[in-house]
This record gives sequence, structure tokens and C-alpha cells, in this order.
Amino acid sequence: MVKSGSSLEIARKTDSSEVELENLVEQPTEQKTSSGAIQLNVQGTGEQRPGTTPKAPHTSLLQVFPKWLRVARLWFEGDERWSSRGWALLAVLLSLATTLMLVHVSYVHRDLETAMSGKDKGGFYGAIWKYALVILVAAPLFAATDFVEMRLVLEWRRWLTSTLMSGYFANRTFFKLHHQLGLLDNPDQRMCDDVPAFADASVTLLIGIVRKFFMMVGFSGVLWTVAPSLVLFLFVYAAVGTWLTTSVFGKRLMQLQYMVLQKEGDLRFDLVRTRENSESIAFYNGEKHEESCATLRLALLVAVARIRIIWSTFLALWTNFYQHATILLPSLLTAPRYFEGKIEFGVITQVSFAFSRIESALNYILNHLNELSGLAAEAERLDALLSAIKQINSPGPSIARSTSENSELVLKSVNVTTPDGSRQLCKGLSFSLAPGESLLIVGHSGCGKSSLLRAIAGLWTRGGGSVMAPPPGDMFFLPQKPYMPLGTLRSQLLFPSGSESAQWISNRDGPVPDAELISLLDRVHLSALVDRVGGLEAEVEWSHLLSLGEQQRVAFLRLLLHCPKLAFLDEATGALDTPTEAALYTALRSHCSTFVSVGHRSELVQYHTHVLEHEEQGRWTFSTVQAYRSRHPLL
Ligand SMILES: Nc1ncnc2c1ncn2[C@@H]1O[C@H](COP(=O)(O)OP(=O)(O)OP(=O)(O)O)[C@@H](O)[C@H]1O
Repeated sequence: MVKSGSSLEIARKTDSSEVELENLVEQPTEQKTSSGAIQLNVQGTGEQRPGTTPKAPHTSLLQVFPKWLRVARLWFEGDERWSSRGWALLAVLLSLATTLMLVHVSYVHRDLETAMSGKDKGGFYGAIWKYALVILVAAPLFAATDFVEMRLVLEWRRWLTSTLMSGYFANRTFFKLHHQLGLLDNPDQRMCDDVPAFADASVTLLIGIVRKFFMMVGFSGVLWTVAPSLVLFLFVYAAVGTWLTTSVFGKRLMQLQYMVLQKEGDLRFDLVRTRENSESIAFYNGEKHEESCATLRLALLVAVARIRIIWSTFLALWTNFYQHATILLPSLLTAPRYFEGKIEFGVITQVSFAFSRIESALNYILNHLNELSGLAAEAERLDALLSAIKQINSPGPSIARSTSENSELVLKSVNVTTPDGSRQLCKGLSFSLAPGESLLIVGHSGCGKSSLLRAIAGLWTRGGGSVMAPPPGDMFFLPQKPYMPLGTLRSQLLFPSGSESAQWISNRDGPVPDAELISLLDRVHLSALVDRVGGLEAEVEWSHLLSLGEQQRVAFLRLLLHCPKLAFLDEATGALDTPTEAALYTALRSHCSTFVSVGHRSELVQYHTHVLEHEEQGRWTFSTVQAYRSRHPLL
């Protein structure tokens, strides 16, 4: 029974801002946040939310820098290094040009003001012309700078997202990440949201730093000629201010931004899960529970965001004081010399202008600490994703794999352990299945039947021993829950091949003819489906339209179509009536003579030559069907 009250209570507590910063930051989601949600999930569905890593990093901005560099370098050292460096160089050059333009403007401005104060008509109009010329050059220059920066961000985002996606889909990492509980939260959010934010912030901040650097050099020259003491003062002032600000605010803001991103991902994940499981939730009347879970996640997100706003406000307060404290300093220092007639009036404004430019350049980090902490959080999350992908694919104690020449399946002393290492489901299992033989795996629920298939398929690698099986392209797995991708009816039937390029299905030379698809639909007792949905090109939400039994029959059709050397069926006919199941197994034997099934029904025994039976404590017995029947005469 779901105790939704508890979640609401937590949500209420959280919403009323009883969450203290220390608790949220120092002991992040484990106790206050996710533990509540996990507890709810355990109570409600018995399922723990996969992939939640609730810890926010406890690192300073400086410590995140190597992580940022690791992620940032990928593009500049990867296969597109020349174009990436080209875009970056162009952006830097344009930045330099815009800075030079600004320095030039300061001189034009100075001339203008001096001419005005000296009632120099000719000088005034001369300066106006110079201004017009500057606008003529500056307008396209600034537009080009924006264009290059936007393209740089987009290209970087495209490359990084597609690189991360390749890692995510390669080697079935998406599966392993999802099933290795607690390793990483919301990888999808990291690829979709964090990457563009990372690229955007990196470019904006880096170009900003480059621009400010040029500006600092340019205006330091201007200021040095008039008031060198101001330049020295500014350097010391900025160094102390930056150090003080990053030490007090940097780490906190980064942690909070990290947590905001995490909570946003969690909330979205919850809502997507509700959508995906809408029917089950509606049948259970589980909307209250789902709503309270989502409300809790929203409350946690808002609580962290509120604390972040408080810290940002303190930061703004401090930077306002810090910046405005020096605003009159240049006038105070240069005015006496103007009154003495030693400098022109325009010099005062130029010095003030140069002073403010150098100050903003030197205090760039301080003024952009909010953005910088956001970038640090994104860098941390992307680096963690890259590390998790690497870690998951790094060799450890695992089940060795080799390829058999024909459809033979040989297991030698195989141990299978759950990805978290908590249970050993299979100990020293050895058997071989020759071509033409078939195996039924039986045992009580939760004993590890599907896990054994996962290990044979290479999805689970933790354990020991060796598996010899045909290459992946010659095997076909029907999982417990059929997957119905988006697309036409044709693409459903051809999955996992594309509807356009069906060549690789069983070494075919061309696309699968419609007549064959229709005849196979008939074979799996779905002949009426094509007319019902309006043809093979009809496109609907298949997982909603088709019953579970119909989905299982579609999945079976895929198996018949692909004609693998070795097929695996994980309770693939569990939702079907016995006569349909018999018809499907008869069809299966004519298309694929070597197969392994998992199932609970005793009728299944007759379609197989061997049985693998779970005994106890990870021990299994492999025998012929005759031997199995003699041990279980009542079946
Ligand atoms: N990703 C995972 N991490 C840790 N434990 C897991 C994971 N997936 C499954 N398990 C556990 O491994 C055990 C075996 O699961 P498996 O799905 O193989 O059972 P099964 O025999 O196929 O059950 P059923 O007949 O109910 O489908 C279960 O106790 C399950 O909770």
C-alpha cells in the first residue's frame, strides 16, 4: 500500500523552506531528498529508481578546472580538430578586432569631447566623421563576431552530443548505465541539456576572458600614460577581490547549480515515467502517488533553487559594493591635474573609460561567478558521464566470450553476478547446446533465468567462466517486454532493421517483400492487423494500440523474419493462449532449430530437447527433456 502522506509531508516540509543549506549541500539528496523518493518507490512499486547518484560534488572551482579541460579538449583534439580550432581562432581574432575597435573609439571620443570643450568646430566635425567611419566598420564586425560565436557553440554541441551518444549506445552502455544502480543520474539530461549549456557557457566565458584580456592590455596602455598608479591599484584590487569572492561564493554556487540540474533531471524523469506507464498507473489509481512523487521532486528543486537565489543575491550585493567603491576614483585622481591645466578635459573621460574597462576585465571572474559556477557544474556532470562510460567498459572480472562457428552454445564454469555485485545467481554452470537442440530454462521467479540470458547476450558481464556463442548478428533475443519503437507498421515488423535497408536480414539482397510480411503476419495469427490499422505504412503509438499478446506476436514475427542461428525467448509467449503458443513454437522450429526459452508453463517443455532447472543457491541442473520428466513425473 502506498503511503502517499509521507511524501506530501516531506514535500510540505521542503516547500516551507525547512531545508537548510548545510543539509542540502553537505548531505545532499541521500537523506533529505532522494531517500524520500526512493522510499516511496520501494513502497509503491518495489522498484528503486535506477541511476540516481545523489551526491553533489564537494570541489572548488579550481578543482573543477581539470575536468572542464578534459571535456573541452575532446573536440579540439578529436577528429574535427582542424575545423574546431579554425572556428575558435576565428572567434578569438574577431574578438581582438572588436577590442581594438573599442580602444579606437575611446580615442575618437576623447577628441570629440576635447573639441567640444575647446569650442573647436573643425575638430568636432572631424571626430563626427571618424565616428561614422567606426560605425561602418563596427556594425558588420560585431555581427560577424556573433555569427562565429553562435556557430562555434552549435558545432561544439553537435560534436560533443554525438560523441557522448556514440559512447552511450556503443557496447550497450545505455543498458549498463541504467542497470548499474547509483552510478549516474539522468545521462539523457546530461547529453541533451548539459552539453549545450556547457558549450554556450564555455564559449561565452572564454571569448569574454580573451576579449577582456585584450581590453586590459589595450586600455592599460592608455591609462598607464596618464595615471600608472591607477593601473597598479586596479591589479591588486582585482586580485584580492577575485580571491575573496571565489573562496566565499564559488564552491557553494557550483554545488547548488549542480543540484538544481540534478533535481530538474529527476523531475523530468518522473514525469516521463508516468507517461510511459500511464495505463498501469491509471489501473492502479496511482495518480495520487505519482503526483506526490512529482510534487516532492518539484519541492526539492524549488528548495535548492531558492537557496541558490539567496546566494546569488548575496553575491550581487557584494559585487555591487565592490565595483561601486571605486567608481569616482579616476576622476578624483585626474581632476586636480585638469584644474591645474596640465591635462585636457577629454583625458578625464578617457581615463574613466579606460579605468572602467580595465576594472571590468580584471574582475571578469568575479562578475561572472554565477555563470562560472553553472559551467563548473555542467563540466562536473559531463566529466562524470564520460568517466562512467569509460568505467563501465573497462575490463574487470568478467565472463569471457568467444565465437562459435555454427549455432552451438557452450557455457563453461559460468558465474553470473548482478551488476551491483549483491547476488550471485549462477555458480559454475557448464553445458553445451548443439545445433538443432533447444533448451528450456525453468525455476522460481527471481532465481536468475532472465539474468542468465543477459549474461549470454553480453549485457551482464560481471562474473566468471566463459560463454561460446554465435556472433551477435546470428543471435536474436526476444525480451520479456516487447519493445515497440515509433514508426510505421512495416518498421515494427522489421525491427531492429530499418524499413529502408533490410538487406542484412538473413543475408538478403533486397528489401523484404510485402507478400512475405503478410504471410508471416498470418503465421503469427495477426493477419487482420494490416487492414485494421490501414496498411503497412500506418503509423500509430503501437505500444498503446496493440495488446501485450499482439505485441508478443509482432516480436515473434521479427524473430521468424530474421531467421537467426540461435534464438533466445524470455517468456516471449507469456501473454498468449496455449494454442497460439503452440502455433508460434511450430513456426519457430521451422525457421530456427536452435533456441533457448525461459518460461514457467509446463506445456513449454514439449517444444524443447533439454531443460536447465534452477536448484538452489545459484546451482542449476542441465538435462534432457526425458531426464527432466522422469524427475518430475507429474508434469
Ligand atoms: N540491475 C540489477 N541489479 C541488481 N539486481 C538485479 C538487477 N536486475 C535484476 N536483479 C535481481 O536479480 C535477480 C534475478 O532476476 P531475473 O530477472 O533474472 O529473475 P527471473 O528468474 O527471470 O525472474 P522472473 O521469472 O520473475 O522473470 C532478482 O532478484 C532481481 O531482483
